[in-house]
Amino acid sequence: MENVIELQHVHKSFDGFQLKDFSMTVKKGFVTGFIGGNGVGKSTTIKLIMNLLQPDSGTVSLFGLNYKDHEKEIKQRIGFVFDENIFYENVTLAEMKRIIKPSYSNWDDNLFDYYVQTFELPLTKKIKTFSKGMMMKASLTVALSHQAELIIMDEPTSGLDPIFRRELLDILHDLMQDGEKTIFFSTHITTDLDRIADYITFIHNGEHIFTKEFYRIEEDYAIVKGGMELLDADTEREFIAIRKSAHGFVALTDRKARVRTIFGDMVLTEKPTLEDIMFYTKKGAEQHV
Ligand SMILES: Nc1ncnc2c1ncn2[C@@H]1O[C@H](COP(=O)(O)OP(=O)(O)OP(=O)(O)O)[C@@H](O)[C@H]1O
Repeated sequence: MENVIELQHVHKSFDGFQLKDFSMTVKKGFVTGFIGGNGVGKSTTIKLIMNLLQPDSGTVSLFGLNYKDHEKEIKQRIGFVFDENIFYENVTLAEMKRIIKPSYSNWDDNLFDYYVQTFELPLTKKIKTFSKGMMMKASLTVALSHQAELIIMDEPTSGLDPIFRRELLDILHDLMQDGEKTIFFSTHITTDLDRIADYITFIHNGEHIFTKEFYRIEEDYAIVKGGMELLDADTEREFIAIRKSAHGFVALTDRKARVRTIFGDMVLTEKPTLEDIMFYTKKGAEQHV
């Protein structure tokens, strides 16, 4: 399967934050959701993928090409979508099109008109008057009009109302039908991923925790509930993190088979949500420092 994005052993340091030996791939033709808590490095990773930041070491390649030799070609093939205004504020969308169009060899006016109509965007209103949702749609319209093969979005659904969020996810779902496009987007809202994500990439504290097919996550992890008498220094090692209370413990494991062998029917196991996995992974990292 072709990788559209490939990061290999990427390091990037800021004062107080490090992206550490970060390797990941994004597969062509799928939607990959990029999840992690606040300040764990999602935007930094996206900026590295967009060449808005350069790694201290390691490599970033898109479509199998590096930015050093192929920046122009790569940029033609990517659409970067986000809700902040990346356009000139004092122009209309029609004027914006005239400014942007010459930069893209694949620009298609028919597609632009189609999405302006579909998204009900005003062509003659100044962009500075656009709402967050309209800005997102305008940004997506530009990406689709230059026939971007890879659409990268940083928190596209944050700050959007539930109806528009759902509409946006439907639009993205429709875009994926020809199998040629790839979407990579970061989000805090894990329930959005249920609707469209094929793969999930999870980052925590600047480290790549996993990239997995969505359905595999439920298979690989389990929430385990049981009485406190079952825990000791040995059994606790089977868990990523444990929440203890007077009534018993709740824990996350990625060693389902071992937990079954050790505890048998003495514990209850449940399928975890993505939020469970994020919560317990953060807790586990804190418990093990
Ligand atoms: N240019 C920069 N200079 C210094 N520190 C930076 C810079 N950019 C990001 N950081 C720091 O790197 C860390 C990771 O930031 P990043 O924006 O990548 O996180 P994030 O996962 O996108 O967070 P959020 O979900 O809250 O937006 C933060 O501690 C941030 O303060």
